[in-house]
Amino acid sequence: MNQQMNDNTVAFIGAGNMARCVIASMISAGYPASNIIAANRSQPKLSALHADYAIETTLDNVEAAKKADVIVLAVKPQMMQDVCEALILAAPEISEKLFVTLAAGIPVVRYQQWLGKVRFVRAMPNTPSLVSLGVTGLFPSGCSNYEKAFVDHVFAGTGMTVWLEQESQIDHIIAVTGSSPAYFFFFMQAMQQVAEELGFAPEQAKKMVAQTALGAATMALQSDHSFAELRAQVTSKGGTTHEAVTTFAEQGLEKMVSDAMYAAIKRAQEMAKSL
Ligand SMILES: NC(=O)C1=CN([C@@H]2O[C@H](COP(=O)(O)OP(=O)(O)OC[C@H]3O[C@@H](n4cnc5c(N)ncnc54)[C@H](OP(=O)(O)O)[C@@H]3O)[C@@H](O)[C@H]2O)C=CC1
Ligand SMILES: O=C(O)[C@@H]1CCC=N1
Repeated sequence: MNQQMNDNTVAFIGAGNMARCVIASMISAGYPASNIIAANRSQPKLSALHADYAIETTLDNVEAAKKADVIVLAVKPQMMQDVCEALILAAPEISEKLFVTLAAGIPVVRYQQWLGKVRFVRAMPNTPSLVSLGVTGLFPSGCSNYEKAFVDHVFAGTGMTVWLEQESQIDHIIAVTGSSPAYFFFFMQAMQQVAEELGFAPEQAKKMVAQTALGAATMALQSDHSFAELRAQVTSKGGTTHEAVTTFAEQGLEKMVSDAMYAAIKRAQEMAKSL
């Protein structure tokens, strides 16, 4: 790898939602577009990425992998074995490069069966990386300190990086940050529905709910108070919030959240056994 970090070429194999989010975050953090390549099995997403970020694109995974210093595997878990085996068959020399995978539910040991004993980082970003407000969990396997620093540099633009000491923690961070944007979107969707029932126009309802979520998250990040204390600040004795929050508690919000997060972890563990 090049000693100037931004001189390294990063190739994304698979150019879907998550690849776009990470590419967007790299570009907005100043990574040169000329050193990013995206490969995809079909053209439309490549054309959109080229139009939006002026990166190089190709329909040929092998071409992208050969040009790269770092190969980011960004296909769905179910496609991963075929993609890895096809790459290494066509270009065995790429096993010397650093690999990063975004996939949930595939342990390092499985990649080693498909690719050989490559140097590896498992990354678990989330979609708010698109606006540089994401969180990325990172687990290294066999890479140098410089390679870890490089991967940190690449994912720093997603918002926040968290290095994990054990691979099992990747499944945990999936539940906490990888999948969780969807929990918040679900909650906001439910709130928007009620706002519309109450007569607010859909666009206005969406904006009001999202602005409130942004305000609450920003307050939490800027404050030393716990979530419980911030909640107490809204909750006047005998007032409206108390009624709403009591309804959530009586209907089992905390258990529901806990069950959902453990279900995500269980699914990641099942995938690890089946893929
Ligand atoms: N979405 C998320 O929030 C997160 C996803 N991840 C992980 O990221 C990975 C990608 O997920 P996501 O981006 O959501 O999925 P997408 O379906 O949006 O993207 C997958 C992309 O891979 C392409 N693809 C499929 N097969 C091949 C192939 N053989 N060669 C080249 N490209 C191929 C697809 O092409 P086509 O356009 O033709 O379908 C598609 O563009 C997954 O492994 C997932 O676990 C990790 C964290 C969060
Ligand atoms: O749903 C999934 O499996 C992927 C991993 C985390 C977010 N999306």
